[in-house]
Amino acid sequence: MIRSRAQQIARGLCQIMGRELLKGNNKTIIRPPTQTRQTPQHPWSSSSSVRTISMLHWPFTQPRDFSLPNTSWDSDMRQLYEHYNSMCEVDTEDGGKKWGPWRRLPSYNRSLKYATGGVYLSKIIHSKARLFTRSIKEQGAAFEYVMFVNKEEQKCVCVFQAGHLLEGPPGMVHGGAIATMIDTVIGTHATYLSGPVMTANLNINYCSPIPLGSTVLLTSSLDKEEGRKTFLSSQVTSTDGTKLHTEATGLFVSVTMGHLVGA
Ligand SMILES: CCCCCCCCCC(=O)SCCNC(=O)CCNC(=O)[C@H](O)C(C)(C)COP(=O)(O)OP(=O)(O)OC[C@H]1O[C@@H](n2cnc3c(N)ncnc32)[C@H](O)[C@@H]1OP(=O)(O)O
Repeated sequence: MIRSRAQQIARGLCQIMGRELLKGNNKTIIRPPTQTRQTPQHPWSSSSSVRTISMLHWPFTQPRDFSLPNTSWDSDMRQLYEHYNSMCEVDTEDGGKKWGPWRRLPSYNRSLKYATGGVYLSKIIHSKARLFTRSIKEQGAAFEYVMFVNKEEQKCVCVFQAGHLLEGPPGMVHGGAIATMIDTVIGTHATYLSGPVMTANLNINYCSPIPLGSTVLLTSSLDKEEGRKTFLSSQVTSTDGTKLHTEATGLFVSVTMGHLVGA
């Protein structure tokens, strides 16, 4: 069967995300596969089959999961990571393990490159492209963050430590860097909820500056879904939740895979 480039790319992207492609009436819907394994698995978890399979195709490079702790993380960042990570897997009465309410989302500088079929796709779609927030190699210099989602509560949280390269006003985090993180968190959350989306609208109120080097908590909540539109809101607070730094709302519109990759 001969497939168009857009179809090839769409199919490859779906494999990469470990999801099956279902055709809706007028849009492409992506759903997570049914979980059949005994041990906890998730399409986006770092230990998922997606990564295991990808290693067979790409044996020479271990993709770095940027959402895992590193030595640059301060104690707040580590504590919050441990807090949410401990709710990803919980003990059962018979001494086993089962999924908890939260999932950690792994994060690569180019997921495309490491996934099944992704080596080819990553060459034909801007081979030098890297995810903006994961393009600086020095640990702790810019965007250090980890995201967790709670499917039942339709919530997402992100623990974010802003490095010295993100300066705006002296000693404070740049507003564009804050906007980037909000777009990333609610964009990822919207993708998790609705499949491929693009940001159509983002409104931000900057309430109090974020000190450079500090760790903050970003939250994302689903407000409503209307057809192709997913509305979310977000808050950036101190790690103890007492100080509001930023609040935002965003509209994400569902798009086809072809629209997403410009095919
Ligand atoms: C795992 C992945 C991790 C990703 C994390 C990073 C996330 C980063 C996300 C991004 O930054 S995406 C990049 C920035 N966004 C863009 O470049 C989007 C550019 N705009 C477009 O491509 C199109 O305008 C868009 C896809 C958003 C919509 O075009 P469409 O032709 O598909 O839809 P259409 O214009 O028919 O609008 C669909 C609905 O949305 C509404 N709409 C569209 N744009 C709007 C807008 N700006 N404000 C309010 N409503 C809007 C529109 O009125 C309509 O409402 P109704 O269905 O009720 O009629």
